[in-house]
Amino acid sequence: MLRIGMLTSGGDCQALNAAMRGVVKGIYSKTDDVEIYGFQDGYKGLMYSNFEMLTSKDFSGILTRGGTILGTSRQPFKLMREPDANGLDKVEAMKHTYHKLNLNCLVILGGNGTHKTANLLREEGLDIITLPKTIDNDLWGTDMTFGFQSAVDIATDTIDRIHTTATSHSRVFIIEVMGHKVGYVTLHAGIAGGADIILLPEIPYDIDVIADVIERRAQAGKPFTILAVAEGAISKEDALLTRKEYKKKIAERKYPSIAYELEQQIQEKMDKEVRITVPGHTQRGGSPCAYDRVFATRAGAKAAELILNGQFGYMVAMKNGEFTQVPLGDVAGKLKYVDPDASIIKEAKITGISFGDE
Ligand SMILES: Nc1ncnc2c1ncn2[C@@H]1O[C@H](COP(=O)(O)OP(=O)(O)OP(=O)(O)O)[C@@H](O)[C@H]1O
Ligand SMILES: O=P(O)(O)OC[C@H]1O[C@](O)(CO)[C@@H](O)[C@@H]1O
Ligand SMILES: [Mg+2]
Repeated sequence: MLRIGMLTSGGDCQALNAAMRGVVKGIYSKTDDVEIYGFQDGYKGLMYSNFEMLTSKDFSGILTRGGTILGTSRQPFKLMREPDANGLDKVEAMKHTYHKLNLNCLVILGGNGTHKTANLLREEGLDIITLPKTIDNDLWGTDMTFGFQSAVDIATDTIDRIHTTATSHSRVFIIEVMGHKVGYVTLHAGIAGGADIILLPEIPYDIDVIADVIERRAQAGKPFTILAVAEGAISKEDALLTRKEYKKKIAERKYPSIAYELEQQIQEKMDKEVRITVPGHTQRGGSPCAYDRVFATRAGAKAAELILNGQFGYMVAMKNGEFTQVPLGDVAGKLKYVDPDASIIKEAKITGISFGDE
C-alpha cells in the first residue's frame, strides 16, 4: 500500500489541478494499491489534520480547471517556527499528522516560499517530492514553472487591449504586472504585447529616461506610450536604499502601488494624460494555457516516477526542455531572477524597448 499526502501552498495559479492529476494518473498507471490524502489549504491542512481521502476519480476532469481543488494558504516562513495562537508547535504538528497517517511521502506543489518549508520538513525526516508552481517563474533550479505561461498570456492580452484605447486617446498607459521581486511575467508580456517601456525589479529605472522616451515617441508621431511595469519596479534612487530603508519607504508610500507613484512622477515631468491598468489576480485565474497543461502533466508524471522509485527529497524541474530532479536543499531559500545581462534584454533593447535605465 502506497500512502501519499498532497498539498498546494502559496498563491494559486493555473495548472495546479493539471499537475496533481498528472501525479495521480502516473501512480495509478502502475498500481491501484494507493491511498491519497489531500490536505486542505496548504500546510494548514497538515498542521491541523484537515484532509480528505481522494481517489483517482477525484482527479479526473480537472486538467483544464483553474485554482486548486485542495485550496491553499500562505504565511511568512519565519512564522513556521512560532507556535500558533493555541501554542501548537506547527512543525511538530505537521510531522505528527504525517506519521499518524503512516504516509510514504508528501507531494507539495508550491513556489519559493513553499520550498523553504518543504525543505524544513525534509530535514525533519519526512519524504518529500515537490512540483514547481508559480506564475512568477522565480524558482531556482528549474528553467520554467507552471502558471507562468498562462499568466504571461493574460497580461499580454491586457496590454493588447490597452494598446487600442491608448492609441485612440494618445495616452500614456501604465500596466502593472504581478511580480514583487522578479520580473519574468512583465518582461515576457511586455515583449509579447509590444510595450514601449518595461520596468523590472532587476533593472532600476530613471524617471528622466522614461520621460525622454515618451517625449521622443511623441516627436516621432507616436503620441501614446505603453509601460509594462512589474509590481516591484524600483527607481535608481530607491535601489540605493538599504532593504530596511526601502521597506519603510514602501510602508509609508501614499500611493497604492508603484504604478500610481510612476503616474505622479510622469505627470510632474510632462503634460500628458496617464492612465493605469492593474490586471491583478486575473493573471492567476482561469484555465491553464496549453503550454502549462503539457508542462504540468509532464511534471506530474515525473513526480510519479520518483515516488514509485522511492526517490525523495527532490523538486521536479525542467532543464533544457527535459524533466529532471533537483535536491530540495539546493532549491530552498534561493530565487531565480531575470539576469539584466541576458540576451533577451539585449534583444528587447535592439528592437527599441526601453528598460528605463539608459
Ligand atoms: N498555515 C500556515 N502557517 C504558517 N505558514 C504557512 C501556512 N500555510 C502556508 N504557510 C507558508 O506560506 C508560505 C507560502 O509561500 P509564499 O507565500 O512565499 O508563496 P510561494 O510558495 O512562493 O508561491 P507563489 O510565489 O507562487 O505565491 C510558505 O513559507 C509556507 O510554509
Ligand atoms: O495573492 P496575494 O497574496 O495577493 O499575492 C500576490 C502575489 O502573489 C503572486 O501572484 C505569486 O507569488 C505575485 O506575483 C503577487 O505579487
Ligand atoms: Mg513565491
